[in-house]
Amino acid sequence: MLKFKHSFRNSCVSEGRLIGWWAKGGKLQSRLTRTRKMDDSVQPLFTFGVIADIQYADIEDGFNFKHTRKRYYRNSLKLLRRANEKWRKEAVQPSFILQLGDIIDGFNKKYDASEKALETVVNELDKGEIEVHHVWGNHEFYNFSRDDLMSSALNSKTTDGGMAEDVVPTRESTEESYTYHFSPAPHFRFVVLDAYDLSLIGRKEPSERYYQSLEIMQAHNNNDDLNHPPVPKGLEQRFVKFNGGFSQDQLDWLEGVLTLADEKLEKVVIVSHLPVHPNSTDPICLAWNYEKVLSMIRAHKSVVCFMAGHDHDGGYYRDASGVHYLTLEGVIETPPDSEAFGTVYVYEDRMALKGNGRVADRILMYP
Ligand SMILES: Nc1ncnc2c1ncn2[C@@H]1O[C@H](COP(=O)(O)OP(=O)(O)O)[C@@H](O)[C@H]1O
Repeated sequence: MLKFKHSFRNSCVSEGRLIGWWAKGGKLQSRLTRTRKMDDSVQPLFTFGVIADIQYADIEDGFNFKHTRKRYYRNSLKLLRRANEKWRKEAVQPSFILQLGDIIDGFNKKYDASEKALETVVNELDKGEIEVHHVWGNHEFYNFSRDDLMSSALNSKTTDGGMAEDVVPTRESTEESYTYHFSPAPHFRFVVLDAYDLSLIGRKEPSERYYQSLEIMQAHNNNDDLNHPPVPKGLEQRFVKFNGGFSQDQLDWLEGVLTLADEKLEKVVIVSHLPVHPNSTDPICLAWNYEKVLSMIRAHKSVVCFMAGHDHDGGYYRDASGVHYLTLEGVIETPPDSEAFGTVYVYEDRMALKGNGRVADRILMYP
């Protein structure tokens, strides 16, 4: 992705604290999250692993589109293996792993190797014998159709998410989206979103959502190559074919889930391949209608964190209400002598992300 750095990226400063941060020359940053010492003396309620943008392919190393970042296609499998080994050796076994999308690279399609590559990474993950929750990214759609994905190992959808007794709005649409929620422990809920529900890669003609996506793109991007951003800078860059958005049906469903979570006094972590906060990512990686999700998060006190992938440089932002927006560094652009994964230790009052390699340690206090 482009390397235009937003001034807030990787900052732990909330909107209200910005001036103070500048005044203190950034010292607040280390005080608040990054280097705050992990307290190992208290047992976490549960833990989970996070990893993003593995983009495995059995091909030689290459580069991103702009030739600014190297991509280690084969080595990404080794980094996944090392992450898995580390998770397996944890004193507290992670309850699950969040795989934030783009598990194999689009190049596999070109070499007719999509199935084989998927089998390779899934077998690697299976060795850990830890439940994996998969998010779908653009590279999933370069390799597979939505129907294929639904019947693949990348469909980790669970049926009722522990809310079976409640009335969560059902979606009438014939165009199914890949969304679900689950509760790994009392008072905690994870929501998996489908950021390519509206998109030109996740939807195909003649579906209604494909035409809706085309309309959105035509309103914002006049380039012949729709992967080419409409503007060189700023938020409008996000209107590219390799991004997507959330359908109204999906947003209505999310509203229902968050309303119930609020009532049950749960803490909710939302995950999606595409980031939704402009200060947590290069704006070219944002979901098309990110504002809709942001305003919904602001309206529901249950949400504590939003996790995404897609921007391989990663990013972090804590908004004025204390919600954490974390974009995880991508494995594919991580040199062989480094790492890019994390383990999150969940406590009553916070989540502690223990990062490895390019992923920083962070204490994520609940709002
Ligand atoms: N500025 C650009 N202009 C045209 N095509 C681009 C541009 N940036 C990316 N692409 C294309 O869009 C697709 C996704 O971009 P890429 O950077 O590879 O995304 P990812 O980080 O998800 O791998 C690729 O096919 C890439 O060649």
